[in-house]
Amino acid sequence: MNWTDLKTRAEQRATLADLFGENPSRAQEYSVQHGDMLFDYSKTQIGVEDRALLLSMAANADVAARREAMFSGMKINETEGRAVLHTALRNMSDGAIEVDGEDVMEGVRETRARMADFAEAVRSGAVKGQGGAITDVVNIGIGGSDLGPAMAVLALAPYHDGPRVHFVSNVDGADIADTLRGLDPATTLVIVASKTFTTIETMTNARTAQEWMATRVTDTGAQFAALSTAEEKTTEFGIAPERVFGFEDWVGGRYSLWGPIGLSLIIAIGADDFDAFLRGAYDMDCHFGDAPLDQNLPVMLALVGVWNNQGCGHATRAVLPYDQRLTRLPAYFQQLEMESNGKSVAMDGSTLEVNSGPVVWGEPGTNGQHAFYQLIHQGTRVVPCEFMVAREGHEPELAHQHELLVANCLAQSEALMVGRSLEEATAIMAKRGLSGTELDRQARHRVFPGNRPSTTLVYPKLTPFVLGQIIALYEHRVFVEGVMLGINSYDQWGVELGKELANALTPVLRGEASEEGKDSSTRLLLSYLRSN
Ligand SMILES: O=P(O)(O)OC[C@H]1O[C@](O)(CO)[C@@H](O)[C@@H]1O
Repeated sequence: MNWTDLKTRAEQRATLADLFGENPSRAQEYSVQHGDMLFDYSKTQIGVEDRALLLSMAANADVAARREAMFSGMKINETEGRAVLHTALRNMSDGAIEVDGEDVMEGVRETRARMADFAEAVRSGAVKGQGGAITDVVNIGIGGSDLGPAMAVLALAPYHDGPRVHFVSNVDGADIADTLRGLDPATTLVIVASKTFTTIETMTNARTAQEWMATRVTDTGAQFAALSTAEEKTTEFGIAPERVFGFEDWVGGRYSLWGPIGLSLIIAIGADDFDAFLRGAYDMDCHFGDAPLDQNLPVMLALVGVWNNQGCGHATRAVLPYDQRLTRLPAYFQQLEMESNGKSVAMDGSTLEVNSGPVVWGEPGTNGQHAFYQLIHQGTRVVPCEFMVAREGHEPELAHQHELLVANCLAQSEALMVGRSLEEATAIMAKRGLSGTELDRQARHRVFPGNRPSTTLVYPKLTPFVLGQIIALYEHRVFVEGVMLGINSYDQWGVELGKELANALTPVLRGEASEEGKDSSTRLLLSYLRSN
């Protein structure tokens, strides 16, 4: 991979002002449209030759062949010996997808239908709790078994016409205590969502929920459902097989929202809207599979990421949806991107030559503007920003607020690019009557360096279909970046050591094991935490 050339080009990158000055059609030439979605990356410092280099790097990394390998069920997750087939969960074609010579689509369609039937039965009141129709659903899960449905239920609030849906993830008892307080065990359905059905946080919370329910419900198993690949463990837990929705190991946790892990979402919005959500993702899959690389939204989003991170050396990127209902999207993308591409070792075991994926963070606009945008505009570090905004909101009576929202979004990317020079700042302060050294001092504080990169994704409206497109767009972006880095985006060994150490520390905290062998800092912290 031509990382040296990329870095050299990035070091010599032109300013945004020059790039726009040289090319009056830059905005058109550096944006990609797919359906009603527009991705504008013209406000990045990518020039003609930079883009050509990035595209050739993607071609040399065999993105097209790897993409085909993923879609067709080859075991591209080599460190775990698994296929990567979250795309099968939303595949709407009639074709077969084979893993180990067997078509997986039959099982996918069957589970999809069972989920829809169960969700509709809960929504209609046909599936009841001991106290009558289900009023509340509590999804207990963590990481990929929580972030996806939690993000999507919030994002699709205007489509929510089922029972209330709550999410418990943290092993901190505060989470489940605050969630269950005020709920009626006799009309609550608890969904235990865990791919492995061993995750300590989820299993601990599930047992707490079981005890809570047993205070009022005789047959607690009838008000529990499970989403897992480990169906035998769900039986041990006491959940009836008809309430267990299984999936296969070729669905990674952070890619699992499209199947059983989406049960709370389908209960919230109904089978038809969930279907539209899957169709949106499928639409993006088809675009990703078919469009030429330079017109391919996920590919170009990935190339912008590679340019900013591995090329220019910007260590973070901010995801800034101007859409309040996407409040949980940055957290969802944190897992998607950082758990997938936060690796130091390539697929073949060699050490990466370049930085792996960036630190991803963010918050919806305009809230972020009144919090951390100061650093984005005037800090010493450059933070590439990924803005997102809908052309239309769901509240026609509040269209004037949507206009304000859009104006703010566009203003931020404009300000980041254009900035404000010392001359301009000086003129502004002089008009306010300042002069001499005080004028100079005050003007300097009001300078905006500008030339800071951002992209903007414009979508028509946050419908289930569009949300599906957006999530799939980012999933494929992660895939392309991972392929270019030569890493396995589908394992997550980096989470294991902490889990092992926590398991060993729990008995120490309970006084059942010795702290011998622990470092002195951990021992000091243990002694403080144990003293009352
Ligand atoms: O669904 P499970 O098996 O409970 O795992 C939850 C999460 O834990 C992780 O394995 C990380 O610890 C994630 O990859 C996963 O989404």
